[in-house]
Amino acid sequence: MNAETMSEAPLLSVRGLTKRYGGRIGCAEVDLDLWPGEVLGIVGESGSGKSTLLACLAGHLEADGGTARYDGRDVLTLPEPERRRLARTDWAFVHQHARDGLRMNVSAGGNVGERLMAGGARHYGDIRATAEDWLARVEIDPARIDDRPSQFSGGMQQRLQIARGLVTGPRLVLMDEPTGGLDVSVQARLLDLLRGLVRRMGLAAIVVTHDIGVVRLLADRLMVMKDGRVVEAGLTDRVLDDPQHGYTQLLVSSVLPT
Ligand SMILES: Nc1ncnc2c1ncn2[C@@H]1O[C@H](COP(=O)(O)OP(=O)(O)OP(=O)(O)O)[C@@H](O)[C@H]1O
Repeated sequence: MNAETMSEAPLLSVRGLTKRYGGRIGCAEVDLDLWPGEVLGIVGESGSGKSTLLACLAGHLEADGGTARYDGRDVLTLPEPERRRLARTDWAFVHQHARDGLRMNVSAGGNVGERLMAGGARHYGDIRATAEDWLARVEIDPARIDDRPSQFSGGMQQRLQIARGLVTGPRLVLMDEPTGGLDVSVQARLLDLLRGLVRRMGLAAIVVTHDIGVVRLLADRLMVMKDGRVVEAGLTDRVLDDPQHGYTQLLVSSVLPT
């Protein structure tokens, strides 16, 4: 990120975000700022509150308190139609399990094309051409445009989910364990692809993961969570190479269960 980018206002500004499950804390008093074109990694062991935080931002869960300002509006209190419009146009969500982000009984081309149609595209030829282009961009043979995701491998399904999310040119992508559950070699390829797309498209992204390797490759900045709270934050290299908090030190040395 250069000095010019830093001087812009944050794209997303979160203050005091809190979510409880009955008496249990999901996440508490989380503050974060995300600048345009920046990738923020959120790491922590299982149960640290990463997914809860992301789900509140995405509107999948209702937060109990706090604000999340995007384009001058608090997305935590957006009326449902506006929230849906945002999710269709400006934001994308990449689920850990591709089947949660895809329509499994619709063709690959349909999965990508229906996002375009939801954004107002109407011309069949253009939609199909764009879908083919996006399949190629995520390294799926465009000849498979009429196949269903259920005929794809796990890695291909995840790449299709990414194409579906990015085809509308969002400004912000929320990713929950995007490489989770995939073989190591498949993960590496997916990470390379994601890194290339994020950089080329200048996307801002929040990546939740328990995998330090993922954030080392993708994230400009890191936030470390424990028991629902942020315990350390900073530039990725600084946090990983010179962790200040004892918990981060354990996490980086992979002593903690993930
Ligand atoms: N639906 C739920 N009902 C009750 N408690 C929940 C629920 N979902 C999460 N929690 C609790 O909230 C806390 C944070 O969980 P969360 O899933 O956000 O953590 P996480 O870091 O994303 O972990 P994981 O990587 O395992 O998903 C944990 O104590 C968890 O037990």
